[in-house]
Amino acid sequence: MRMQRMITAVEAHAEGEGGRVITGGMPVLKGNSVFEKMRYMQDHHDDIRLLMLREPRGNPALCCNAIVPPCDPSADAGFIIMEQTEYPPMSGSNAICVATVLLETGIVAMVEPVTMLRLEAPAGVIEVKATCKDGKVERVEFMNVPAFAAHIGVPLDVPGFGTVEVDIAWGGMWFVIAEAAQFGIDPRAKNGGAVVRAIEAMRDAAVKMYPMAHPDNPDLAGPTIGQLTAPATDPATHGRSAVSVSSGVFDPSKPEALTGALDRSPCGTGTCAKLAVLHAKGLLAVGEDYVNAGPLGTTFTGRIEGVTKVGPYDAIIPSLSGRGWIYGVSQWMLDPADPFPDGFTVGDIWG
Ligand SMILES: O=C(O)[C@H]1NCC[C@@H]1O
Repeated sequence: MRMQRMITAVEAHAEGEGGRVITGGMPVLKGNSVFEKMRYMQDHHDDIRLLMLREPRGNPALCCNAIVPPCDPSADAGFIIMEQTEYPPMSGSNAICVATVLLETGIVAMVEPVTMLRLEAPAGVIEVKATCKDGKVERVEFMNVPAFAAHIGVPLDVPGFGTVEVDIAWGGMWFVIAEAAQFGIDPRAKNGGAVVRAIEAMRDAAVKMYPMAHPDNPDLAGPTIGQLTAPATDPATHGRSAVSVSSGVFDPSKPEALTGALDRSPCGTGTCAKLAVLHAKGLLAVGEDYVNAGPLGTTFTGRIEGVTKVGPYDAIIPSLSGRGWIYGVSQWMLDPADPFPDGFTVGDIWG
């Protein structure tokens, strides 16, 4: 048996969102930072992202990560995040999956009751605090990259839905955010199809009307992801949200096609972008917790730890915490004769 690729992955999820973590079988990625390694992978090894995320090995709602040697000497490990249509520079659910896998498999030594570690994401080094007990990571908290709102309450014409008011904010990815009530949708798991269609239409309109580039790295363009928010229904939380992660190319002439999948978690970068919007609106102060419930009712807790500036924008320094679980270890293979070296998508679930 000859294998063109043999990849070992630990299967994990953070508050419901799948974040497969590749621990073996990656080619050497060249670069002087994890951001450069990510770009190298994008240019030379994008087949691995497609192989892992598409059928028959993946599904539209899956994310994947590759553990890579860090370049920053202060970091314990590096990781590259892979999603269906992009390589995000940062991701909350994926950072939680990666930290959980690194510690629970012994790649980084676990210290109980608290392990402090530094992970180099493409967006930069993040400080992670993992609360651990009896060999299990019980909670992962990390300081995210600064988040900021670039547009607050601006009008956006969304074909099929009319003009809605949106916010555009960076939380590690570029988000377009709107109140779900404007679309007449309750952002819960059972309404997933309707939520995804509304968000993908909104995101497509937003990227045309409000194209964004990060002031520190114009390569980080967007909005690439969208979020609908709603008031809390559980008194232990402060709000609800649902995020669609794109899995295809939205075609305005076929708005019924599903070209995204709901983030099963409350979305870490989305929660941080929402914190930045709330702070800009004077609704959330430094030091306040914000418990955000996702479509399954699981929560991430965000907090504004401080304020800073990013280019011309007033920004917040957010922390985020949530829980991750390992649910399997897999050995993925690619036979050189397999007709689908990049996996495949089928319109029934991929749009
Ligand atoms: O938690 C997050 O930030 C993410 N979850 C999947 C999409 C985003 O990367």
